[in-house]
Amino acid sequence: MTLVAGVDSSTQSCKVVIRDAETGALVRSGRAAHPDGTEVEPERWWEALQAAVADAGGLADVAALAVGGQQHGMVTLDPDGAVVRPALLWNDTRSAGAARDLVLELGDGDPEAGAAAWAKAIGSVPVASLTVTKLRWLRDAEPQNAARVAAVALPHDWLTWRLAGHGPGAGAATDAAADAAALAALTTDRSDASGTGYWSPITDGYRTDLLTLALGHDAVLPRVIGPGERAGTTPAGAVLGAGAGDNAAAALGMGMVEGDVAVSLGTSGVVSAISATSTADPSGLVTGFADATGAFLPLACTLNASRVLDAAARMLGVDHDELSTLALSAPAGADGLVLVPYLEGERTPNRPEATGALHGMRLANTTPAHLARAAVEGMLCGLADGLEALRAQGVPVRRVFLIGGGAKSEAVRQIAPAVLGVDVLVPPAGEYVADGAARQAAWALAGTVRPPEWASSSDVLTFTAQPTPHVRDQYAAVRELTATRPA
Ligand SMILES: Nc1ncnc2c1ncn2[C@@H]1O[C@H](COP(=O)(O)OP(=O)(O)O)[C@@H](O)[C@H]1O
Ligand SMILES: O=C(CO)[C@@H](O)[C@H](O)COP(=O)(O)O
Repeated sequence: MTLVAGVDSSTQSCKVVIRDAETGALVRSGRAAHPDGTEVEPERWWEALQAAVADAGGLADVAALAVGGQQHGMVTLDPDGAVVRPALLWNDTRSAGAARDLVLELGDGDPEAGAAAWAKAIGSVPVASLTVTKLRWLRDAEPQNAARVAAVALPHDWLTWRLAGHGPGAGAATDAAADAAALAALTTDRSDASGTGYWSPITDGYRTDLLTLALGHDAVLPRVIGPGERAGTTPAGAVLGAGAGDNAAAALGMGMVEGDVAVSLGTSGVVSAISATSTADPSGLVTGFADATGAFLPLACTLNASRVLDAAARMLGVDHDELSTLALSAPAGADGLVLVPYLEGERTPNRPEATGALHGMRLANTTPAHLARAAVEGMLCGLADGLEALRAQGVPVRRVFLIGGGAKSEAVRQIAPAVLGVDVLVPPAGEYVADGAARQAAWALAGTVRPPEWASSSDVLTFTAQPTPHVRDQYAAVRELTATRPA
């Protein structure tokens, strides 16, 4: 049996699956935690990857692997290939002002013209999550660090490069030419490149002018390779697949086709869909990313998903199962109690400086059950807005899948179809991002035009409910009413 491995280096943890290259059958798996925080030393990801691989029984018998990863994280490398400063993650909002500046600059001072120009240039309007804004923040806040930046990579690019034997401890780079060759070996793929803000899925090319606009100077960018191409090999000789952004990898792992929509409840809440055509939404609600097969992955992403449930459980002093039972014991709409879930600020809608809020409190609805219900509904309302924004871009919505850590909650499963207004399909709990990366590794190994066909589970549960538009209406009435984060 030929084995392949897939890695999901996500916000909260690193997960590894090892599968049969031919059938896709799961052979073994492992995981390790990432540190908390929105600024992380990339070396911690590398350590977690080693630990997760060890937990999965090692890679000695694995013929190929690929890495799926959290998108947008800014990994800056100096001319020697050393990390310049800790990476800023997708959910770090300190670059919100930089995002506003970049939009204004492309619009000659007019925010609407700027948003339209960015959407036309790269398919997305920059918000604090996109790498390009983090580079502008670096230029303004840490000019000495910005000046040292010789290359910019994303988490999955950097891990793939490390797996190929580059970076600290590689030992080979003894002169400037060798260092330059090492940086030139960086690779990425369309899906992750499309989240940088300086690569266009519409023209399939880098916009180095936008990189320079943000950072103040040019830098080496990872070579964008095709989804089934090889990025290289590990020192042990295993083939490295291109890797992908986590949402594109999940789509590949689930075998999504046009008309399929994934609602992912990880740290981020993501509504994403496979599309044959690129999108360019000047409102910024939908980012026009690429997928991991050569098509497109329009996506709406919130900063607040499963951790809203974590926070509600913590406030109530219960575990996730009890939170779910409580939520299901309260009526739809929680008798008017509305939780606006902007605990980390928000990205969609673009409210980086907002905080969360509880509205409509009355004696009758201030019970643990009502609070639990309001938390689940508030989180889902943000995603329902995302689904609507996707539809407004002409993206077909035929089947909606619910995945990610938060999808394990029975309350979420039952309430999602009511709030989203569509039936929701829940595939078996699994690591779909890592699965997609594993399928990509098998693809690179096979060298075929299309990825290998792996059987998908028939064990998919369907959740149906009467739509509850009043829940979204009461949410829409108050979602702007939030306090600003303390500076
Ligand atoms: N039964 C459950 N109900 C609700 N949330 C859960 C449950 N199990 C795990 N989670 C949450 O899922 C999240 C992790 O999901 P995951 O998709 O791995 O996130 P990420 O990809 O962002 O690291 C955590 O916040 C965790 O608390
Ligand atoms: O920023 C995005 C998508 O644009 C996020 O989806 C990140 O890619 C992080 O994913 P999780 O760790 O929450 O799964």
